[in-house]
Amino acid sequence: MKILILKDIKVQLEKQIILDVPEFSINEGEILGIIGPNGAGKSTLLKIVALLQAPTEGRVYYKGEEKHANDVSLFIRRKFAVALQQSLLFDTNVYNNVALGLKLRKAPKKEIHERVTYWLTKFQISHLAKKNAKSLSGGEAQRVNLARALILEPEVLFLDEPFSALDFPTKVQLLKEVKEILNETSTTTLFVSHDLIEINHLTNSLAVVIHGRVIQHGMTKEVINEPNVDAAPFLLNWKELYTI
Ligand SMILES: Nc1ncnc2c1ncn2[C@@H]1O[C@H](COP(=O)(O)OP(=O)(O)OP(=O)(O)O)[C@@H](O)[C@H]1O
Repeated sequence: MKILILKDIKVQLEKQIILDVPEFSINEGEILGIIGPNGAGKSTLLKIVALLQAPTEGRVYYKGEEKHANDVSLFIRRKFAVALQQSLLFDTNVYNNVALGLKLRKAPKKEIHERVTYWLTKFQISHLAKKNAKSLSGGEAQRVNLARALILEPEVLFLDEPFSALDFPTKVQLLKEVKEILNETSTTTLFVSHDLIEINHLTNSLAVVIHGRVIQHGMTKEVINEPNVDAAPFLLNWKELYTI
């Protein structure tokens, strides 16, 4: 089943069309990657699908019903979780940052404690529980950011370059763990990255965005191995590096 559908989306900023997507969808349980060069429109596409930004034109459907970013019920908001590259962690300790979403949902204290403990352990940040989130390294902050999103057990998870500040061994380990978690929980995921290694590891399907358009969308392996003429220059550059 298609959980999210975009129709005739256009995003215009100061007379420039930065996103032009006639048709786009995500299936339930799918882990969909979005790749493309800087400024291509990847984050904008994520924000439109996550109902965080209203398009200039077009419609977004969640489970068959049209939804508007400016008027989304708390019920729907709570089905989504977002982890962005520059995580806006709150000026309190790591434990409270991870617990916040559950507190807002008025979960029982005992449950909050159990779940926070579980996710801090999962992301190997238990030792940072009492540390102020503002004093974390980039990699530590990204772990907190991911824990904070996953603890909500969202129906749809939106990730915008959440691994970018991690050193390579940490990235590989975290990618493996996140993949395992997403597969275990069958969480529908939209994952923006310009790193083909991350995309190849985590996703089942892949959309290539260049100049605000989705120029190829298919199974990840197929898109990587058989890029169309528009996607090829971008993907082949990557593959060249890959094989060094
Ligand atoms: N608030 C804004 N004001 C002006 N221009 C914007 C704004 N947000 C995005 N843009 C422009 O829209 C285009 C798409 O931006 P977007 O952040 O979606 O690209 P991206 O593919 O995610 O880029 P990156 O890989 O660099 O993060 C860019 O040209 C960007 O400069």
